[in-house]
Amino acid sequence: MAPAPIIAPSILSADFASLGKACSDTIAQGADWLHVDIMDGHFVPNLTFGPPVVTMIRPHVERPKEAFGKGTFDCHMMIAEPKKWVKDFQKAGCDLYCFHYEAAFSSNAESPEARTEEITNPKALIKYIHGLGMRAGIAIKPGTKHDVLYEILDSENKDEVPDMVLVMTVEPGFGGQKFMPDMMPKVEALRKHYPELNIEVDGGLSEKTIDVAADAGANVIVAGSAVFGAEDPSDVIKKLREAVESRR
Ligand SMILES: O=C(CO)[C@@H](O)[C@H](O)COP(=O)(O)O
Repeated sequence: MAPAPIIAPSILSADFASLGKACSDTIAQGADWLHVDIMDGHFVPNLTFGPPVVTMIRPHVERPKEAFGKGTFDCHMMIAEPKKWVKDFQKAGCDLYCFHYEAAFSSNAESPEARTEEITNPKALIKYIHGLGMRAGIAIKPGTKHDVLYEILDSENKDEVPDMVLVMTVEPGFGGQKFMPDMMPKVEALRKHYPELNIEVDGGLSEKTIDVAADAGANVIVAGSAVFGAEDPSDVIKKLREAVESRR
């Protein structure tokens, strides 16, 4: 059986002037996780926030009682140096550190930590994240093929295997963009190979696009503007969940 639906509103579309309350309200409205968009102005052409803000919002949402449980902070690291920030986000209250495949190789600027830990590729980074007690996710941009992930997902060392794959359904950087249905073959192929894998989709998800994503096999649904812009966010969250549940 495919994994359970997980609805993760993207706080990029929340009211930043009262972010803590927006986070707790969304969880009370039925969200499972919060999708926390971290952007550095380099990997993507936009800036959001860093560990201090995550530290400030963490007390507004109870920590999950089990892995992937309600209240998980799913930090989507749209940053050029993901290995540099793992410890800071762990201290700030991140539960799931999801970095981009495209940013995880040693050609990126090195941090002193990366040199000592020899974090020069995605598998080493996953192992490092797991070693700090977090779950690890790996994201791919629309231009990256899904099959680059097979070698990582098939690793014999369980410490090097990601707990989630994120297939971007827009170019990362901004909320409110149009869903890219041509990303669905990636989701279908991953679901076929890995029936139990958490597969997240992010960008342009709403009541209008969820059926296509759920049919393809996505179970972790990020939705920003569709949830935070809704008159009744709990109804949207419910409908997104039902769409995924009905395909299990
Ligand atoms: O990572 C990103 C954008 O880069 C997303 O998480 C968006 O914030 C999703 O917003 P909507 O497309 O659902 O409005």
